[in-house]
Amino acid sequence: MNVSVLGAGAFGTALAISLAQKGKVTLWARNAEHVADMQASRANGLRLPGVQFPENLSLTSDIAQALATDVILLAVPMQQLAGFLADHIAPDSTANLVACCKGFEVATGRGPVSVIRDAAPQATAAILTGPSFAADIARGLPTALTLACADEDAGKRLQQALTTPNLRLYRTTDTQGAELGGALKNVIAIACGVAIGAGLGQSARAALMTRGFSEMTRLAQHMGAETATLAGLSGFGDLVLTCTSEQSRNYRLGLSLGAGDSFDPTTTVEGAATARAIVQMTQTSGVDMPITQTVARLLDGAADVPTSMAALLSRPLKEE
Ligand SMILES: NC(=O)C1=CN([C@@H]2O[C@H](COP(=O)(O)OP(=O)(O)OC[C@H]3O[C@@H](n4cnc5c(N)ncnc54)[C@H](OP(=O)(O)O)[C@@H]3O)[C@@H](O)[C@H]2O)C=CC1
Ligand SMILES: O=C(CO)COP(=O)(O)O
Repeated sequence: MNVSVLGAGAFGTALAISLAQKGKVTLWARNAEHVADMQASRANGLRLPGVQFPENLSLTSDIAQALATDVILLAVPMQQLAGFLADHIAPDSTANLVACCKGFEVATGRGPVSVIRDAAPQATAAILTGPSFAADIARGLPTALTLACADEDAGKRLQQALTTPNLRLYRTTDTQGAELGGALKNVIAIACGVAIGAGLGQSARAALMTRGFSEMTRLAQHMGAETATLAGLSGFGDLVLTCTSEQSRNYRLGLSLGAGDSFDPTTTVEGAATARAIVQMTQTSGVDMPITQTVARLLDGAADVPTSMAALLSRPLKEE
């Protein structure tokens, strides 16, 4: 199967580099000048500096060319996905569309697979998610990911097509669980960054990770996802990575919030919008999401760090 990657950000570029170990890959970017620069330098100096492109990787800003492949990876940020699909994917498309973004839409509360299904109901919709820093993948370092696709046979084909020498893919049909894990772990990572940035220590971070995982699982259960998916690479695996590494932009945003430092607002930080989306989604459901709510309030400037942490610690005592 030949593959294209739409979106030449850090992650799309890293995936294209990894996939090019197996065959020809097309990386599409919207900006023709960016494409020309990447063609000339054989690198993505803007989004993923320091990694040279392999021969099998070709670049284009021609969307028709990029869409003429067996598998299409969608590597644009979550809040841009619906607009991107409306602009470029025909509503009657039967393509294999694999979301590579993590989050929930603020406007609608939909995850990436739901957004794809709504935009192209006859397409095969899947999501690729799990612990994977773009810089690691691009350097050929190994990791394992979850490929979720409701159609089991299509999922098997995609698993084969997207497994590479450094990306080991596991498969599930639980797309909702995979969407939730990848989205929610970013919110918990912001909270963990806040704790470390504010000097609350590593014990506090471990407590937030654990109670955050409990929160993630609770929402997944409520929404009908499989809790086993949350315990896998797309949930627990990515939670561990993102909450413990300064490579994570979500964690770094939290560090800045906790320390009272500024943060570059142009950075892609999916957990910020997702925290707001989840707060809206759970407003009427009664699902208890105290860490997510705290993060949303902090981001909106509705509470400061000491008050937020004190509020979390003084909640009514309960069974674990
Ligand atoms: N970076 C990482 O380590 C990982 C990222 N992800 C996920 O991948 C997704 C993308 O993140 P990442 O690649 O890091 O983000 P970046 O900030 O590196 O890049 C975002 C890219 O999306 C492009 N883009 C934005 N809107 C549009 C649009 N409407 N049409 C076309 N292209 C668009 C931007 O294009 P332009 O350059 O022209 O602005 C840019 O190239 C996120 O959901 C993230 O959670 C998942 C795992 C790891
Ligand atoms: O999702 C990621 C790692 O799996 C990347 O995390 P950040 O978006 O926080 O950098």
